[in-house]
Amino acid sequence: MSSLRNLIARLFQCQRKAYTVSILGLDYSGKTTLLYKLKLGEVVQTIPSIGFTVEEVEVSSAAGGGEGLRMVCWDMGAGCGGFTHMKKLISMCIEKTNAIVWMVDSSDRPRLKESVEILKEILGLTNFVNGQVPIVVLANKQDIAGSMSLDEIRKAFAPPLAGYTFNVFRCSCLQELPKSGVPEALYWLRLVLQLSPTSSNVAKEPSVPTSGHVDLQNGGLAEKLDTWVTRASNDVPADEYLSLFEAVNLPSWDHYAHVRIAYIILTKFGRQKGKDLIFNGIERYIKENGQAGGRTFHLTMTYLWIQLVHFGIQNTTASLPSSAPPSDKSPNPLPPSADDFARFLLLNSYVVDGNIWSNYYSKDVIMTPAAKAGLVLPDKKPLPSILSRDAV
Ligand SMILES: Nc1nc2c(ncn2[C@@H]2O[C@H](COP(=O)(O)OP(=O)(O)OP(=O)(O)O)[C@@H](O)[C@H]2O)c(=O)[nH]1
Ligand SMILES: [Mg+2]
Repeated sequence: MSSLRNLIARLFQCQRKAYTVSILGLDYSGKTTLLYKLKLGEVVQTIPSIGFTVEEVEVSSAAGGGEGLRMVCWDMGAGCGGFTHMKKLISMCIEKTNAIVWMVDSSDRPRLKESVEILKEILGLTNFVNGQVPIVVLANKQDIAGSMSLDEIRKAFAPPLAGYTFNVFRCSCLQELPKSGVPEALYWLRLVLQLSPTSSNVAKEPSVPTSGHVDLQNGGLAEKLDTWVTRASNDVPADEYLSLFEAVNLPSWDHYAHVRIAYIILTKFGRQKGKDLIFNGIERYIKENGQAGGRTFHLTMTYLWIQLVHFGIQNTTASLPSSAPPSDKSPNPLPPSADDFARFLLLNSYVVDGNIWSNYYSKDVIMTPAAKAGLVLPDKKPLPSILSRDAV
């Protein structure tokens, strides 16, 4: 096995300077389709892969002069024998990877548990220190009716990925690349890789668009996330921000401020006490502050954001079920601190979307005096929650 390990190390060393991204997942989840979508920009007819396919892909940022992402992608198929014989080999191959893309067939609910288990086992066989390797879970085949929601997939993966920087993205490899969800996922990955301590190992050469070119800036949310992460990294510390909020004196009163305040209060005081502090604090802020620009307090909207931010915090800290024996590889991580806001954003990038309420409520329900004055339940779908861990 050691000569194989050397061979793998040599192969990785021989690659041009680039991030190495391993595309993994159960058979039929769409790994090879993704790889060739990135490489050629089109859907290719695939057959079940046996062994590995390696392709170099350029993902560049067209707008805003941002830096691109050059990736050497390893598509690792488990072949006809399934993962039983491949797990050890795959875990060795990914020892030097910079990131993992884990493909999930969102239309295959019966195999979700298997997908979670296999990822957990593969990670357990690696030497990764928790959090060292970012993981993108691509909820693929979202075009198929009745596919699992992102919330369902996020909940399933949160426990085994506790301590890892991971995020779940919607994806449909059959769509045109800009609409496939892949650019948003890779945009997030690029941000995380650039922030990670290992990123200095990768030479940053100017990217050259190729046939596999992807516009990372596609979709305003990716740009927004970039702006928010930069703002959060340069912002005043949590305690100072909270004092400014209490003094009704924040530099600006916008969606970012609402989310950051909710995050700071929920991480500092927990949900039970925190939700009252947020309700009362925001209501007072709006009454006393000129920046509110005629806006009035909206109870249902505030509740929705408390729920979404709390869900994000829970996902970030999700630990092993109490029945599971503690493992050296996945020690229960500490909950995020009030000052971990930039990391929280990277893990829960959906919070930058100020219109996310429309996934849960129709306009006719949320834009009513009743929803403003009191709590009205969503009419489209329930709000996400990790019930077993919810305090309320
Ligand atoms: N509807 C739908 N089908 C998809 C999507 N992505 C891939 N497929 C189809 O799913 C099937 C399996 O895709 P592959 O890319 O071969 O899957 P794989 O993960 O490489 O499978 P193995 O090589 O067996 O491990 C193919 O028929 C693809 O066309 C998608 O987003 N939507
Ligand atoms: Mg394949």
